[in-house]
Amino acid sequence: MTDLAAIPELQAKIGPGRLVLVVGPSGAGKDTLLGLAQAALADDHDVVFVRRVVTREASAHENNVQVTPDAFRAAREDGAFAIDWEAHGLCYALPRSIDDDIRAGRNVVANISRTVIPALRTAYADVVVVSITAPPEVLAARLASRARASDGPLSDRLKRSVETSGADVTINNVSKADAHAAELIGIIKGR
Ligand SMILES: Nc1ncnc2c1ncn2[C@@H]1O[C@H](COP(=O)(O)OP(=O)(O)OP(=O)(O)O)[C@@H](O)[C@H]1O
Ligand SMILES: O=P(O)(O)OC[C@H]1O[C@H](OP(=O)(O)O)[C@H](O)[C@@H]1O
Repeated sequence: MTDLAAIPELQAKIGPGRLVLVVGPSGAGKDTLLGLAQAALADDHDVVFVRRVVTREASAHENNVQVTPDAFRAAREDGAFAIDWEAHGLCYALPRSIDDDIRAGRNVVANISRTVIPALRTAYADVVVVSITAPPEVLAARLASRARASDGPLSDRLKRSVETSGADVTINNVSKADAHAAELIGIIKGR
């Protein structure tokens, strides 16, 4: 007999906290707006900015949990991740602990791959997808000036194209970053 409880669509979705997913092409400004929002909301204990697990060295650009590919694989097998994905030759994950925050009613904010939006919408009760965008020539200029050593060939990053299925809000990040971060804060706080 089919075990209905094992079918994801029939399992209770994780809530009641909101999961805010920040997505968009490389160079659009996801980390920049997230960093500004996190600083502005540092004293707000109802909002959690996720520290991602990534097989990339930690740097001034990113406060990730740095792991080796072997450690990533082992953690994945142990069920330590809420979701994981691969991109740019790297492995990324959100830790399982986000589920506790969401069950406690906190708003959880994470920078994710556009490829895992459908899976997260299936698993969580209140998902808001925020697409950060900028024109291609702006992306190219920003990636060149960011000059992150681990980025690899910028042409590969610029060529990567993923359908952003059903973003709830779009931020066209072409003006001052502070103003766009304020937009993001409003979305996170549900204003
Ligand atoms: N509104 C803005 N105005 C000018 N420069 C910006 C703005 N937003 C971001 N930048 C700059 O663009 C570059 C890319 O930004 P950021 O690293 O935040 O992008 P990202 O979307 O997180 O990219 P990736 O997916 O590759 O990590 C950075 O050097 C950042 O300082
Ligand atoms: O193109 P898609 O699949 O949406 O995103 C792929 C990955 O690229 C970015 O990572 P990075 O921090 O620039 O390495 C995103 O954060 C995501 O992890």
